[in-house]
Amino acid sequence: MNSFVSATAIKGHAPPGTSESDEIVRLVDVRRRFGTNPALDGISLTARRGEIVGIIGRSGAGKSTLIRCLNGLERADNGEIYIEGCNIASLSENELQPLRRRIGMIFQHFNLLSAKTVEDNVALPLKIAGVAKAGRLMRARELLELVGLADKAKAYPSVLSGGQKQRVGIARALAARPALLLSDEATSALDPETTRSILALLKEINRKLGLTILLITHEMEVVRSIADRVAVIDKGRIVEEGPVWQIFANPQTEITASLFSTIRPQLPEHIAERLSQIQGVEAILRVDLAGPAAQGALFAELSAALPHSFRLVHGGIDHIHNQPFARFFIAVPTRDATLAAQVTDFLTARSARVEVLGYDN
Ligand SMILES: Nc1ncnc2c1ncn2[C@@H]1O[C@H](COP(=O)(O)OP(=O)(O)OP(=O)(O)O)[C@@H](O)[C@H]1O
Repeated sequence: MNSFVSATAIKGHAPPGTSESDEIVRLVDVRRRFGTNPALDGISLTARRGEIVGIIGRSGAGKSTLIRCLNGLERADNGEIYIEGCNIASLSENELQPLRRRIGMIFQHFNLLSAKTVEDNVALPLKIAGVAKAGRLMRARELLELVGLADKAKAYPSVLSGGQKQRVGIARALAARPALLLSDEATSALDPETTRSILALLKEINRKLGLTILLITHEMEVVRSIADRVAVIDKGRIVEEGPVWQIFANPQTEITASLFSTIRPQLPEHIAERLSQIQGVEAILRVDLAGPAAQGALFAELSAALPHSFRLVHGGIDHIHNQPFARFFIAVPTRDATLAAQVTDFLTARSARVEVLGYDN
């Protein structure tokens, strides 16, 4: 029995009706106020074993406050925070210490100790936990192998690239075999290619170790690449939550649609600038499709049903969790006043979402 489970047994705080083995994180109505500002305004959320959950929101939405409440650095004013079935909100600072080892953290700026070698950085959580030197160095080597940095064990952080530093950060976060990995904007300081390699590593670790990961980010690309589920946070509340592809296919709030817009094709600027709301030669339509319709022969069928009714302007097909999504911009001639309505009817009857953005001359 590890120290965390024994603390759970002492406290007996497992929430009713939940399976400790399955639910790694459970937040119930978590609130935190700074003066009159409700930074967290009733957050309820769960993450199951082996899940990657993205928590996304704009600056000031409450993400950092949530992370600090999760790792016990900040006290919630109200609510329950269960980690592996134990309500950490009710624990004293002393009781929290062993539980913090159940949570590994990675940070935007890596937070490595520059005076220590890579292997000593990785082994540090084990040193703090009182693990003997031989054991902690063996574990550090094992983890450096896992993150692809076995040859850098004796190097100092200053000679590493940003991506390599984050790999060391990941190895260190895993040292004490946590049940949960909290990623706080871990790729925000990295270039796109390095970001992809770090996300791939997190996914690999998630698969290999069955590790639960909470990804706090303002970047939709991060959520899109590796999260199973996403919770969109705004003004301290979760405004939408569900499987990433479902939220992507049908965003219910303006904030979600706006966050997702960063990973969807947009009308090229030089065309967008020309658009007018006054009738022109062509109407420009945005067509969104999800699921099988996104891969079907929709435009071929449209062409057959209504010849010369449109031309493709921009767009493409993308996939999230094997679910196809398509967004196209099409231009429909306005010489026949009813054509745009016919094209719209044809597409909406086949589950597309269509919006007339304006007119182009
Ligand atoms: N220690 C504090 N004292 C007073 N107000 C705070 C404190 N920490 C956070 N806040 C406020 O709480 C709200 C949520 O802040 P938080 O840092 O959690 O947001 P965030 O989503 O992490 O933003 P960012 O992405 O910019 O880091 C903001 O209005 C912020 O000003």
